[in-house]
Amino acid sequence: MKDLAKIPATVITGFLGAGKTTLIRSLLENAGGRRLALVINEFGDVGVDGEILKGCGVEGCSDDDVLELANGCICCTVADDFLPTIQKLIDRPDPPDHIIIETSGLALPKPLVKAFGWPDVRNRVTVDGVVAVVDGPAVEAGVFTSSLDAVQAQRQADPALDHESPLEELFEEQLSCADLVVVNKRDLLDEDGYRKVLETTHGYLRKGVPAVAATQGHLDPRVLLGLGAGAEDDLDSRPSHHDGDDDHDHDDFESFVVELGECESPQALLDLVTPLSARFGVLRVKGFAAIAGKEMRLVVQGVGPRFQHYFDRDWREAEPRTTRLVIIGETGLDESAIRNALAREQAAA
Ligand SMILES: Nc1nc2c(ncn2[C@@H]2O[C@H](COP(=O)(O)OP(=O)(O)OP(=O)(O)O)[C@@H](O)[C@H]2O)c(=O)[nH]1
Repeated sequence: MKDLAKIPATVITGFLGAGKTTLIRSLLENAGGRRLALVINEFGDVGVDGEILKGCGVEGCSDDDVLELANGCICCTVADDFLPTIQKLIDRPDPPDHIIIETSGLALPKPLVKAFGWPDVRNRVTVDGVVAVVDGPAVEAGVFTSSLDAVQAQRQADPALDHESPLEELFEEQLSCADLVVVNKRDLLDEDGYRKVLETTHGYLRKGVPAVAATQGHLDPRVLLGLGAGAEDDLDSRPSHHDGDDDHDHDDFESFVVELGECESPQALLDLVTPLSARFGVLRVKGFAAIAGKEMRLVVQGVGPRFQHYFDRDWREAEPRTTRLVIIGETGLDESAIRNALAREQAAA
């Protein structure tokens, strides 16, 4: 039951690059006067998501309403970072109407939901819902599941079987905690692909959890907010492979930052970074680039082999005009080979 005395909080989960920040941005644009506070946590040392949301320019959303939690996974720093941040928000003289929490793509949502049961917070905030954003084309391509059919069969046979990959485990953790699933990037799926994604996704959901499709995370806020789940009181129905562990780590993934100085053109930069997923298994690339002769900063976003870029704002005086990209992949990513390849090819261009 929804408790009207408490501030609702929505946890947005979903794997790296699924479209969480994009969805939140769309939500801000359609907030309809609701005062939203955002708590953002991302993996990797370049704070891209917070910058994008701070620069949203949406009326009623000031930079003070966007709180970034330092690098480190939100689900592992609950007591040190997350709870004090929530506490500060609710102690404000003008507390927000709704708190939106974007977890890093590698975070487990359940420990976070559990944190809302802590004494100082539980009387004042409730988890209105856990929204899992799914990268439709990545699911269709089998990124999280070795074979869609095989996984269904395997899960029916024994749901407790170990996962074939850390990606699948995260996918399962995030979906099985969800109150709503958003199958994002619908524009990149045909009917058949969308149906496949729904089938795969449903295999991981709790009973009755709905899935909706979105492009650029665009949904009516009434679909996303006001779910009234009270998830902190309903933990038992949300299975996790880490139930019982107080500790879990992110040894399965790693990230590093590359600096490339100024690049000749957006295309020259894309030529450098687009092959990284096929050559080195890079999962996610994001950051800001300086382009020769351009006053504006280029935002660069890569999910697997798919890249997008746009100029967002002028470089500020104090900012070094340089290109800084965070590179994320599974553990074992060959950092020095990637650095060498980038340096060699940039020099040759
Ligand atoms: N074609 C297409 N691209 C999308 C859509 N939604 C998001 N993207 C793109 O996907 C990339 C990743 O989007 P983000 O919103 O940054 O994803 P995220 O889940 O916040 O990423 P992390 O914080 O790194 O986990 C960006 O280049 C987006 O522009 C969509 O519906 N369709």
